[in-house]
Amino acid sequence: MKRRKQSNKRMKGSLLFDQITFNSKSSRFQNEMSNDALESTSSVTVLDFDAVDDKDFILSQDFFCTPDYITPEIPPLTVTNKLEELLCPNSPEKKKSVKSKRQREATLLDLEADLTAETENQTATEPHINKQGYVSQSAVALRCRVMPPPCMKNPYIKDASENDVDPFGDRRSKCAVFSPAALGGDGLSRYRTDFHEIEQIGIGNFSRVFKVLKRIDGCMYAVKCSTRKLYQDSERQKALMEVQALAALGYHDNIVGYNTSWFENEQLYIQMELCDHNISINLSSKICPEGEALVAMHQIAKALQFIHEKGIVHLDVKPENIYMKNSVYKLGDFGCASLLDGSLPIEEGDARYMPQEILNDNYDHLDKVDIFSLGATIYEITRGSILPDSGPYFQNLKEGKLPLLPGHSVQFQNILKAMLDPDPVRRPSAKELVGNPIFNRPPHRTFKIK
Ligand SMILES: Nc1ncnc2c1ncn2[C@@H]1O[C@H](COP(=O)(O)OP(=O)(O)OP(=O)(O)O)[C@@H](O)[C@H]1O
Ligand SMILES: [Mg+2]
Repeated sequence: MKRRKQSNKRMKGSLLFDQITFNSKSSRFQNEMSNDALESTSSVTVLDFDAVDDKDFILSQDFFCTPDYITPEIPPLTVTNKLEELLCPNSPEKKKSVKSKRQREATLLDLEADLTAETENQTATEPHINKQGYVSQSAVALRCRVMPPPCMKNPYIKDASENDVDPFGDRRSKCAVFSPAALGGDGLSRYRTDFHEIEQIGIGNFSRVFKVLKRIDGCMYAVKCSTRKLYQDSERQKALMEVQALAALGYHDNIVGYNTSWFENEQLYIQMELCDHNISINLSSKICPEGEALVAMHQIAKALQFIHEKGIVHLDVKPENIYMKNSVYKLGDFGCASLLDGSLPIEEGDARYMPQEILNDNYDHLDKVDIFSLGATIYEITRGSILPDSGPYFQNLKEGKLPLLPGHSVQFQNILKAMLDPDPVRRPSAKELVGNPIFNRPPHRTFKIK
């Protein structure tokens, strides 16, 4: 068993090394990946993978180990750029040029020895600080391992009794997850350490979204980062609702996939599945034909059925929050998500796509709010012009007075009219929508938005 684990570790180490160093049939991203990997071999916490193929080694995450968990009472970390400088002051002296495999193994053993010594000599919560204020990285790693943050209660999971158990409850006061210093700032950036940023791919009112390459698995993801710094507990709690909703929902083909999230530098980062683009209309985009609009409507209705069955509502369905990936529509941006039973605070989304009842603070049929918003979204992309955010046309839409869509089937216009009915009770549920016979028509997908 132990042997197998070791060989797994070895395989992972050498696999990554092979990928990042020798793969010269390079695409742009592979090149970037290699460059990055080379950069990171000289950066503070990376262990040399080449050096570890025969021995047990300290996992790199012990050193990367979520610097955002570091508690405040230590002075700022001495961030160094060379592996040699990572060694504790008492470590055996090390030669400057670490080239041979044997020497590198020795270095790793030194690190292990330091860690062990510190484990024995220090209290679990007091990293070693010498006279110059130097805190050894291994001490920080040790601290990270013994001081995990408390477990968060997910308000979207109603009946999970284990959710109430906090295995770290008695240590909560010492490692409060919301303490500002626990949110990064000093120390290393998890974002920079784990990801290579390719480009910004989106911007919303609260966040910027980047296409990134994850260093350890070589895959592309989207990382959403809050634009504002979240200094208050309440702000962080609110921002967290988005990831809690995504995590509680789990996987669905038509919902953007959620990977992980963390606080860093008072900002929330969310790692997600990377999609191609959203479906908002812009000057260059053509009008979406009925066949494609029906595909979008059907797929997002399935996403809504899925979330409504879990007692969750989205409350911000609109073209900017529907993404496409390989011709599949995915609902994203759960920043306004709430509970169907109204037991969580309601923050309504973009007023252009909201029905009148929610603008009047009537929260009795929150699932039907999503249906109205989906109807307004499909109406907008089919009509090819952005819905107004005020004025008579805005008011007409809220009252269900829709200008006809020339050239579209009566069946399609009727379904839109039903979704945009001012009376929420008369709107179809997501389940009824999904089962509508209009979706049995043969698919007609000759068009791609953007
Ligand atoms: N997973 C993703 N893949 C590709 N693009 C994405 C992804 N997530 C977000 N985007 C892009 O980034 C934009 C902004 O993201 P998002 O809507 O989540 O931010 P926001 O600040 O919460 O927005 P809002 O202003 O709607 O509150 C989206 O409209 C979309 O174009
Ligand atoms: Mg958005």
